[in-house]
Amino acid sequence: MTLKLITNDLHFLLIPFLAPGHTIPMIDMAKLLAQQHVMVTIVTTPLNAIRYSPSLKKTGLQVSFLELPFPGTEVGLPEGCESLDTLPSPNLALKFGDAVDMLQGILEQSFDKLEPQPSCIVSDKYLPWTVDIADKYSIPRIVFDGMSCFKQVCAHSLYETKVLDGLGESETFVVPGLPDRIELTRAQLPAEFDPSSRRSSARLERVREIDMCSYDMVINSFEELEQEYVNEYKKLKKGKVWCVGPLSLCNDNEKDMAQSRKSSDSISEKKCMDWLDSHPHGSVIYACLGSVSRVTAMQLVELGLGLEASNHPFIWVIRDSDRAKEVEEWIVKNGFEERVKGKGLLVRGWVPQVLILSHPSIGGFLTHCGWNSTLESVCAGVPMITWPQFAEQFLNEKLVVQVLGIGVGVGAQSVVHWGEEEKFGVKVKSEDVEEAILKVMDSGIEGAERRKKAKALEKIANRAIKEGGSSYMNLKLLIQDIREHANGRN
Ligand SMILES: O=c1ccn([C@@H]2O[C@H](COP(=O)(O)OP(=O)(O)O[C@H]3O[C@H](CO)[C@@H](O)[C@H](O)[C@H]3O)[C@@H](O)[C@H]2O)c(=O)[nH]1
Repeated sequence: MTLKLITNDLHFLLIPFLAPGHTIPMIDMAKLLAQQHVMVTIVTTPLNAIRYSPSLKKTGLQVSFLELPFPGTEVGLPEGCESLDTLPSPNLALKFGDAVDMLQGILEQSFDKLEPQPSCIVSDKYLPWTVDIADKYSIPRIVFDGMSCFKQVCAHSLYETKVLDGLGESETFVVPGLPDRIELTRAQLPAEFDPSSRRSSARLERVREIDMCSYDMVINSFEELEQEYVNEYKKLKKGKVWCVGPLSLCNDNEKDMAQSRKSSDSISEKKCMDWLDSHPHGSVIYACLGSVSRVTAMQLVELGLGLEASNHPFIWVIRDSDRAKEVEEWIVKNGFEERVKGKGLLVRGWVPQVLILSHPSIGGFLTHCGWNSTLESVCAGVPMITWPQFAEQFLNEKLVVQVLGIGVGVGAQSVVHWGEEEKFGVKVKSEDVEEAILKVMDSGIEGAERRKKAKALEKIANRAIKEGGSSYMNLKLLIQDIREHANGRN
């Protein structure tokens, strides 16, 4: 079959930010678009193409990578750092951002060679320079925002009402104009949500301005999860908001689930699965704080001790970072791994998270509330123990614990800022972790109610992405919209 026949000449150029939490959902979106007979090219770098290509290889879908050389060493990054999670230190994040911005010129040089010319760009919102490319080629730029509509509406309110002006760091305030009473402190919000913050940068300002006037907005969420916030956000954006998630559900068999999140340092799936098979249904806590950890070694120790004290079996994923060495020393010195043998499985590196969450032995997910992890837990019907760290994660915690009623917080109080983590010391104690786990795993009425809600949402999420579901229809409408645009009808 020729490309022309199967694609009707629609060609989507997807440009993810170079971090797993941003690239993984875009790869999943590429698969869904290709299933709708759209040709898709994903712009990335050579090492990222190697990392994510196993997830696409066996699908037989029309998705390819446009590999751009990454100018990391030109800005002083070590060789081989092409993804945010591979930086040896978070202090290199700004340099990493500079290198990512330099991709603009490199992409412009390759753009004319793309065949057929892209019908639109789907760009991660943290790549504001893709606007210039879209303008140059007169094609729509769709923003891919990997976060929820709840977050969008909260952020809009914080900006428009200026409620944070003059507030102290730990003073509690209510986010104005929301359907729910959401209480936060300024300390729980990163600069992105705080227009009067000293940390707010010109770059973030530009991202925000561009978002509000972008052509369309694609959201990795489903309408039924946060209907009131979806409606509100559509009003703010004048209707061009497409909830097409949960994108992770495009991987509908075990192999796909594992492949879609594979990395070169993946530990054996079999090891995790065998271990889970040996535990009763709903008994295990899975603890993983995302792909770009900023947790201090001291806090990781409290996490480990809390897991142990809960007396529930657990899988604890320890990310490879500059903290990992200190944590390893503590583990060895205290004989922790030996002590929890049989009860706790410690894994270093990258695990097949979606596959683990879908295992029936998992009873709770201790998460940092990254939006992908949050949605993946919803899709698996697993209640959460929430320990937000940075970005919009405190907002996600509010949605999970308060609005959806499917989680219990460990009581984290403030955002951890890049490069300042060590100042904070221990804020969440092992007793806090233990208490939250016990509440989630509780066999009483409250625990049962949380589990029931989580299971109900799992069903709705799975329906949304299937043929005829809300997200399935939204993806079709988005494609239709771009088709009409390409035909000069809007
Ligand atoms: O061992 C691991 C660790 C992570 N993952 C996957 O990696 C992704 C992690 O994404 P997320 O949970 O969103 O966390 P972050 O990587 O921290 O995500 C960043 O990007 C998200 C989307 O914009 C934001 O919601 C977060 O706040 C921000 O930190 C998920 O798909 C996980 O399944 C694995 O498969 N194996």
